[in-house]
Amino acid sequence: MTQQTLDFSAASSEPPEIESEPNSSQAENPNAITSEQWQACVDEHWLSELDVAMAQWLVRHTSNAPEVLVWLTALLTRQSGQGHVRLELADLQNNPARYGLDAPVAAQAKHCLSAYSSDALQRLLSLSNAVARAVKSPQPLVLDAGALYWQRAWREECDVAARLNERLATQISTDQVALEQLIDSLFTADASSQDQRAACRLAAQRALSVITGGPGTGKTTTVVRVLAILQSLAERASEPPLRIALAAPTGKAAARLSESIASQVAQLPLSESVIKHIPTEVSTLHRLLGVMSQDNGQRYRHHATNPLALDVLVVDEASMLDLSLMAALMEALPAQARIILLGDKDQLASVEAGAVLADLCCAADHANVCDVTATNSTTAEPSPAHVAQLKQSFRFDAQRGIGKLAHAVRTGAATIAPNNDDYAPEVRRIDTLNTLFAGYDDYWSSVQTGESAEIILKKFDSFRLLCALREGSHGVIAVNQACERYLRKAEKITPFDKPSPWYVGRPVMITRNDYGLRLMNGDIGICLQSPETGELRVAFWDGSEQKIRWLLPSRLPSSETVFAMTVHKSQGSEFTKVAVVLPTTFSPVLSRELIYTALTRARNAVELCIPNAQVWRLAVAAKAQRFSGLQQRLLLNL
Ligand SMILES: Nc1ncnc2c1ncn2[C@@H]1O[C@H](COP(=O)(O)OP(=O)(O)OP(=O)(O)O)[C@@H](O)[C@H]1O
Repeated sequence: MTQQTLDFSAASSEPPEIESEPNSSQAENPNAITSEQWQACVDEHWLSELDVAMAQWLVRHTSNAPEVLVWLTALLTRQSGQGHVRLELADLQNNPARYGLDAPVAAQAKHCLSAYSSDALQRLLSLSNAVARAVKSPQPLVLDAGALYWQRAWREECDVAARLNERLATQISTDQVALEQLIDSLFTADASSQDQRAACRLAAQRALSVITGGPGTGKTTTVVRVLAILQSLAERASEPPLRIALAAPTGKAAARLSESIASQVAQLPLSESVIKHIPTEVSTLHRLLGVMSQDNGQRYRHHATNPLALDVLVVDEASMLDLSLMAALMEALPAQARIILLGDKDQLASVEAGAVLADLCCAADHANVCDVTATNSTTAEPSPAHVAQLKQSFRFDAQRGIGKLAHAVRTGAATIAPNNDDYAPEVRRIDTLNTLFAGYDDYWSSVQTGESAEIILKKFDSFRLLCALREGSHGVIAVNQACERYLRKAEKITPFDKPSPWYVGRPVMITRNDYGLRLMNGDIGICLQSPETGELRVAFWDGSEQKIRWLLPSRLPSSETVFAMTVHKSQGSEFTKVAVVLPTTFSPVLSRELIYTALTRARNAVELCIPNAQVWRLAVAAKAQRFSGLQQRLLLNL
């Protein structure tokens, strides 16, 4: 077999073209799926071109691949594209609709699959020379615990689980008296900080800990104190200062943490010598790992044989950690280094496959090991071994407005579309898109009065339109176009150069990493007249240099207008006000996690555009599910 050269992750590569020529396997196999059938699956939006191409690739590289394996390969690729790590065969057979198998174009696949019992399917797969049985091998697919994986995803899952399990089993011996003294000196004595104190105890004594909580529950407050305690304990023991790194999955999240950590460190009642060893610079995980190239098999400078020189790693916004990135991170982290994950387990998972934070939290919930108690606590419940949950938000009042609605959505209780009385005045319902666009009025007045790029970028962050979907009348593409039409009509947009899409005030989001230009997917810039030449340039805030960078529009890697962005892309960002736009019909992309994430991007106000109340109801009722075996692999050790 020659498939070792291919990237089996299936999620990241450009789709190869669908083949139209029959190949030898198809010629031998009377059940072969024709290129017309494949094309119909793509045309009817059941499968993507990548799903089909991977199935065809398997046929080409496997002698006598049975038809059912070919369909399973397409479905596994489809699952990877939707963020799942594996295809669970029993679920596929019990819930065919979840996999789109009820669509007329999927009839042949459904018929083919229904010919097998779950056991028969597993027996057949284990006989195929393309499928390994839970072992590392060059075969492209792996069958493990009744689920089919791409080999690479399976290896990553096993490696991550093994490395996490090693740390879960590691308690770090700590001077308890000194620990309690330090906690007392860094936290107030009142009840509001009890669960933060418990989280501190946990993180100080564990090689792996998770501090989870909604917005404003004090995750940063707590972790700053954890780092202060760890450095103080090292100083008291006359040990060298710990080498600590702070990182986040996106540049935006890294910039936010940098800002809040710097202000918190400055307030700590600690000696200069301890304070100077608490870092305030936060890097992106990709920068920390040192991305070496842009090809799909992303290679990092740091790995098992060139590990990061660290004693402690803090990762913020850990809900955005996908399995592949976590695998790279755990491989590059020295075995004795601690890892502290901060995040909100109720938020959407990463765009790529896997949900590491949710799996870690669910494993802890199931294990229900209670070895951390918050003494004199009125708010904290016993936390499972490696997870500390912060419940009280210091930003939102849980009884009203955004806090009340976010809680209702998170628990699935917001079953009716909110009306003005329930959550007003922070949350308002708006019926027409045009009313929402007024949210950019303040931004446009700064653009029109020619304020500095720095102020304009800040004003742009005070409001954002968040759409659930990209496509459709209420998706990102259409809403951006509608917003531009509205602004043209109001004569706010004045084209600089008629045939060009660039105009003064056009906000753009970078959609592909460009390491040469130091621009990352998700970075936002604004097209303005350069103060020096008067020509159009795109202004980006450079966090490391603390100044504006001006780039020629033609030099940018691919980018798109960003008055509206998807909720997925907004993860890790925060705005003074957001407008959440739902589609007119339900889509499986919608879930309570998506709505919760959208609502909690807002600091002060939310506007909801819900053209169809049924869509809101279905979305809040739907709980996002990611198929992965990580939770079970962790549970084995808890
Ligand atoms: N125990 C406390 N008592 C009073 N105020 C607190 C307490 N803990 C945190 N705060 C305040 O609440 C605000 C939010 O805290 P912090 O930034 O640590 O939360 P977070 O969970 O990291 O928020 P984010 O949603 O930005 O991730 C800050 O202003 C902080 O000073």
